[in-house]
Amino acid sequence: MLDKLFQSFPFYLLGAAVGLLVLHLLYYRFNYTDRRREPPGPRPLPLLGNLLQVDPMKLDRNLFELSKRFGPVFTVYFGVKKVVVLAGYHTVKQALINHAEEFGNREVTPIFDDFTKGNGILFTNGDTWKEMRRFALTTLRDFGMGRRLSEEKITEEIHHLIKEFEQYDGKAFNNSRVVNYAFFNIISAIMFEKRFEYKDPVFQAMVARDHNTIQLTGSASILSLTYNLFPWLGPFLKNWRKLMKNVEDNKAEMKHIIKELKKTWNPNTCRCFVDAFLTRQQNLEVSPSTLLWSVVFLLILGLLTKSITSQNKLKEPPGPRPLPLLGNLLQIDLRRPHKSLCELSKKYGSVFTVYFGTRKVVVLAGYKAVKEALVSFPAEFGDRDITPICQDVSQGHGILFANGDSWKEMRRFALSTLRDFGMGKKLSEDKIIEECQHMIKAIQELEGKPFDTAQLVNYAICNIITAVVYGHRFDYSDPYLMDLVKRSSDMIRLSGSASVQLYNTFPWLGRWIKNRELLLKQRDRNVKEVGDSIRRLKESLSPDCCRGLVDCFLVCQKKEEDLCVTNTHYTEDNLISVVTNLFSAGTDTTSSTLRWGLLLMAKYPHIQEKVQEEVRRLIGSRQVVVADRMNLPYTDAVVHEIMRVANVVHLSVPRATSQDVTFRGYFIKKGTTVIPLLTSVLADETEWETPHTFNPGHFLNEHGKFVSREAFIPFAAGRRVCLGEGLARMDVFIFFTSLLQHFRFTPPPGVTEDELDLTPVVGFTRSPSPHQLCAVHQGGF
Ligand code: HEM
Repeated sequence: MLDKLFQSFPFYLLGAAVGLLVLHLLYYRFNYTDRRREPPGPRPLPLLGNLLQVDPMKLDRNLFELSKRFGPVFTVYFGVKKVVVLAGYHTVKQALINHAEEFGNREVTPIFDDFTKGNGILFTNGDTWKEMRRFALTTLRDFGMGRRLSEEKITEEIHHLIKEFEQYDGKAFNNSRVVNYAFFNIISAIMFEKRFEYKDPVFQAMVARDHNTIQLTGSASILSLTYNLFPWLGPFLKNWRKLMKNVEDNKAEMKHIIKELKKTWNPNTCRCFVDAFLTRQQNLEVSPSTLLWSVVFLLILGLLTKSITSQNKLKEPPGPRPLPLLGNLLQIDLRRPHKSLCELSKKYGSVFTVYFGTRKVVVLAGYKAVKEALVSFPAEFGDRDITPICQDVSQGHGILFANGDSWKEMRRFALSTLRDFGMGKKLSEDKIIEECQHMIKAIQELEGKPFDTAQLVNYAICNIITAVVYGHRFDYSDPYLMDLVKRSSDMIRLSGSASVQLYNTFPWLGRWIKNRELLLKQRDRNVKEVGDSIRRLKESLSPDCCRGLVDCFLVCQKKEEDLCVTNTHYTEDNLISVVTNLFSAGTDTTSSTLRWGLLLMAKYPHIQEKVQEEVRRLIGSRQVVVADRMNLPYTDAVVHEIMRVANVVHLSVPRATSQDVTFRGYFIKKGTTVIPLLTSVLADETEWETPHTFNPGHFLNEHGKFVSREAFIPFAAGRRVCLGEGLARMDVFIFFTSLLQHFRFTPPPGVTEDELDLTPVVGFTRSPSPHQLCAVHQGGF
């Protein structure tokens, strides 16, 4: 009975296992005593080695931790396999460079030996490796790396990739598959002079197999543990079987491609890597399997590089190559930046990067990209970019150049107060009408003589804001108004000047930039003047009867004081900044738009006549009101077209990303300056029939009815959209229509319509060049 037991198979197996274990422990005992002369390391367990301390799935992190304990050269055991780890720059460099020969061989684990069978470059040693590496290097230099040829191939592939991305129309998608295709294609172009269509099922299967091979090779069961430690287990491991099948299937596909290339191969004209190899083979008789393995591994390497680089460095928007320090300043005309940026967008697409000196700026161009960013990513693109000059002037207070909670509170306050005192209310309509009448009277007094439109229009528009903010208007001859208008337009002009842009790029130039000094002087004057006005209003404040925005602010301030609110945003600094913001953001923009309107009417008298005919027919001589807009389709279309062509805030007011964001496949880091290029939207060739012509037809249908257009966004969009949009639209409509009801605008004597110059003065805003017009009285119809 016992004999039988002893002779049975399980008994032998048990005996063999015990024997192996004893041998193993003995091995470790000897080995461990030996280890004193070897690099230190954690104590290994029998059979398992240090696998309990080193998780194969977190290898790099665990080894890094161990290096802190055992120093830059240490030993670990992956099961029974002893591995020496080199850590830190100096040690790695010393080993790889000073001992290049000693550390120069590749470790060929069983799994990689299965793949390559001693062929190729990546997992070979000795003469084969040396020869193949030399060959691949020289051939890649000819067909690939560092040459224009490869740059062209990469650029071509990028175009295909962009097209693929565009199909998703901004919707979320997993980009890994198509990005894999692109990388595979770039290597394929170098290897076979062939790119595959992304939809080709054979290609898709090949890339999927390669990708899967990389994943399986890294899987714990294959790479670190079972198979590499106990290779005889291979056929029993599912991952190993799958891996071998992947490799064999892809090998078959490559063989097929190489066979096809061979048919048209001509040793005198090398088209690609494979051709070069075949030529070399003819001369030297290199084995075909070496070729196959070189190709297979270069393709795998391509994908591997992609997966590493895409993890660490997401793709940023393309753009012209920047120069050190200067960035792309040589490609951007600082006096016409919107034009240069539009030109660049033709080459680099709808999302691109430019460097203003060392300052990186992402530009969004075209209606679709701008709208998508501002509306679909409101939070991500919702911060204001605070340039050095804006910081100098606003110091984070107010609305225009502020962010965070203070901005939120001030914007909310201003919006609700403007609603009460300004936009869309009868109250503001009455104020605009009253101001319009003052202006008409002032123009009448000129008796048709030429005059510069700037001054009068500025005074009238500024008075609308003083009425909203302070609760009263000023006479056009009042020095307070004159000074206020001058300061506001000076500040806009100076902040958009080329030298201040230069200061924004190189803030250390500060003291030497004269325009910056002038701007800061104006800021100080503003703080004093606005501060004095606020004090005067405070003295006569009656909380039950607010005269304007300042009164409302003072009431809120008092309420917060009474409630002992700490960290209140209702501070004097914020009040002064809000008031200054409304003057500077509201005066120059609206009056430039109106001045463009009058200039365009003088230049295109047939359009002016059509407006006047419509007003005469439908309104007669009574006062125009906002509600008339619905009944004056042609006039409304002309007003919209004026705003489109005027394009007064041509670069919008630059934004900044509030967090890291991936937009249209590009990674944009938190805090990056973003320019939503409004010029490119208002003249988007894919949106407007005649983008560069003054054509009211853009806003009319075939029946002459007004149609709104989606790409009409002169006030931008999203959560920072112009706060005064409603007020500005009312201003422009009532002033424009009322002025045309009373006057015909013509060029001054001696100047023809053709000679009227439409070249803009470009700063922060885009206004007409100084000019004169005559206003010939029509008698109010
Ligand atoms: C035709 C006239 C106007 C045009 C074309 C215009 C255009 C713009 C644009 C493009 C922006 C940037 C929006 C963004 O970042 O998305 C802006 C912001 C602003 N606008 Fe206007 N604007 C005009 C009139 C006004 C008026 C009349 C006021 C005030 C009464 C005003 C007050 C502001 C303010 C306070 C901001 C900053 C909003 C913020 O940062 O939250 N604007 N404007």
